[in-house]
Amino acid sequence: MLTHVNATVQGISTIRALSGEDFVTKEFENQQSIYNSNWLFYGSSSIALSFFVDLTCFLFLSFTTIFLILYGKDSIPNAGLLAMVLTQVVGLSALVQFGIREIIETSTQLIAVERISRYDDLEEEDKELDESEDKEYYMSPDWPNRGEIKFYNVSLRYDNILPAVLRNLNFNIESREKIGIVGRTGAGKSSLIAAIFRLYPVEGKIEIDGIDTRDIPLTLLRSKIAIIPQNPVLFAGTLRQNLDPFGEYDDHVLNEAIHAVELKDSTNTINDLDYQVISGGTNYSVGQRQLICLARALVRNNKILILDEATANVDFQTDDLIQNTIKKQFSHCTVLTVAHRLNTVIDSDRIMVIEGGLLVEFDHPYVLLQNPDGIFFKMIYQNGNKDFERLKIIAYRRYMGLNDIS
Ligand SMILES: Nc1ncnc2c1ncn2[C@@H]1O[C@H](COP(=O)(O)OP(=O)(O)OP(=O)(O)O)[C@@H](O)[C@H]1O
Repeated sequence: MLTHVNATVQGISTIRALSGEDFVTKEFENQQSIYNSNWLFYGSSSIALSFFVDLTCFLFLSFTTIFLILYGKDSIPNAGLLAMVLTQVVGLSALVQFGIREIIETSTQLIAVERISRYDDLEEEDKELDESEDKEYYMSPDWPNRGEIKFYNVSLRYDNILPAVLRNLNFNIESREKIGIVGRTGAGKSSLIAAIFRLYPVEGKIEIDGIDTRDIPLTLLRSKIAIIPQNPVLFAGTLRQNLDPFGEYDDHVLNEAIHAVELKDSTNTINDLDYQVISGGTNYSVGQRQLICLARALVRNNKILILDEATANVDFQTDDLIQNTIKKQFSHCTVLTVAHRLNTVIDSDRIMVIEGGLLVEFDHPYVLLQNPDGIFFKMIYQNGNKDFERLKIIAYRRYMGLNDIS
């Protein structure tokens, strides 16, 4: 119920815009009913427990009193001592109740400890996936400085009982190439990204700048590749902490990165390094959060940048801004862009079409558009003839090495 109230407050403008007040109120009543029934049950149980304890204590007190009246004369020598015994027994009721309540409270709180210990028992990812242990790896400290990616017979399955979602992928991505990755929903585009980051065990070999990613510790591998996801998450703290969580860079480096990605608004406050970011980054728009991720990648000087449907949630203007920033600031990097909007990737150096976990097409977009039976051709053509002609011209100009047209 509390989550519902929170979500309602955050989304109040959407609810009003869609006249969803009745629906939300009804949902609130349902949640409140569940919430209250739990509290009622909790209250009733407490009262029942108190009654039961009181009853037990009353029976014990009655029994003790009767016993002392009948047999206490011989064992207890004076009336003062007798009175003290009775007073202690009367006080016992409150003490027993307090004791039982404390036991219940402790066992409730222990649930939190149990949760922590459950996390503690989880198998560490490093042990399961980090095959680099005990392996020697020889690489320069600035690895990867070229950003070449090679896949050799790469397959990926999420579970041993499930079929592979990537099947025998073989391809080379050259240094500084801009690759667009397209395919239908569920084709395996995000799985390909997961394979590069080694989020799951991968069969086959993935090399980055000639080094097998299995030979590199996971944390090192992941720190060398920048990714901009669809919904970037920022942490509560200052903008500085979000750009440089480990305090490794000078302010001028951070400011340069912010300037390069053109993070600004009309008030010019959101690009201040001391600007306070709310948990999740909700005081930035999605596009601005993505620009912050780009700035982070610039600060770290990553040679490989991956955009996983990064611009799917932003308007065309922000999409353009992000694409232009990437073109300007990441021209020396290898950029892989997973996109549903085909005009986002039409001016890539090559387009990779994934279908059912297989690499079915991989060439310059203009070349792919020459094949009317090709999947890429059909994907673009189904958006309409006008769009097709426009995208074909952009692909052609890129193919001929001419400047971009807007
Ligand atoms: N964590 C997971 N566990 C099991 N199967 C998964 C998991 N993630 C994805 N899959 C399966 O892998 C296949 C490929 O999914 P993937 O997310 O790579 O597709 P995609 O091309 O990125 O799709 P979309 O365009 O919708 O994001 C799908 O059939 C999906 O059901």
